[in-house]
Amino acid sequence: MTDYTVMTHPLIQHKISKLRDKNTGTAEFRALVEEIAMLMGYEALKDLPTEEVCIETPIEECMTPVIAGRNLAIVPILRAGLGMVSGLQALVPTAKIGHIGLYRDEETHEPHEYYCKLPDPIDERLIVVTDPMLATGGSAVAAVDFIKQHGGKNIKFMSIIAAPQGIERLLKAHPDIQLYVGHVDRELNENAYICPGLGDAGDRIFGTK
Ligand SMILES: O=P(O)(O)OC[C@H]1O[C@H](OP(=O)(O)OP(=O)(O)O)[C@H](O)[C@@H]1O
Ligand SMILES: O=c1cc[nH]c(=O)[nH]1
Ligand SMILES: [Mg+2]
Repeated sequence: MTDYTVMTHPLIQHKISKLRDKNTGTAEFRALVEEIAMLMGYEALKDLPTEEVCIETPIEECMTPVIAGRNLAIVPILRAGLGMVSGLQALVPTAKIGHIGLYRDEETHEPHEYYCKLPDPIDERLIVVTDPMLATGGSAVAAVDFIKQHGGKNIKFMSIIAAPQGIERLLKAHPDIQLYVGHVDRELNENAYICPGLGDAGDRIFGTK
């Protein structure tokens, strides 16, 4: 399997443990997802391109690096991936945001697309796809397929909890992407939910169950 990065930082692991707790309510859950996305983003964006600009300090002029934020596209997989956007936007406020709407069929567990809008042009941008859960990997593969069909090339995928099957399926289909996960869990159950996981991320972020 191609390489991927597990975020072992204790701050991230601590927040993931709180996410798992079934007694964590919607407001806290949403705040934790945002904070984890920001912490993961700090690491995942460490190779963001910079450009030198001239700034006048109170002392003198100097050339100094700034991020070309408009070259970054954050692309959440709806719904749950939306919860990670604000954390990344706090890091790079000028990033463009795309959306890919997918839901998993409850019986087949296969993804169904219902919405897609990517920032144009997509081919020159660094693209960070967000989805807190990487389970069978079907949704992640479909999202990256779609982005590539539209010309996206430089793609990172950020997921808070991943199952081994999902990682394998995604990296087999798209060995060229960079994958960042907060934790690799044990397995999927018969309903393709991650164990121990955190339940349905979308429902917990938006309070729909
Ligand atoms: O790896 P997979 O097996 O494809 O499963 C992961 C997908 O399932 C969840 O979305 P869901 O279908 O529940 O939609 P939602 O975000 O609207 O709740 C999750 O947010 C991922 O997108
Ligand atoms: O465990 C899982 C699997 C897919 N989607 C979720 O929200 N949770
Ligand atoms: Mg869901």
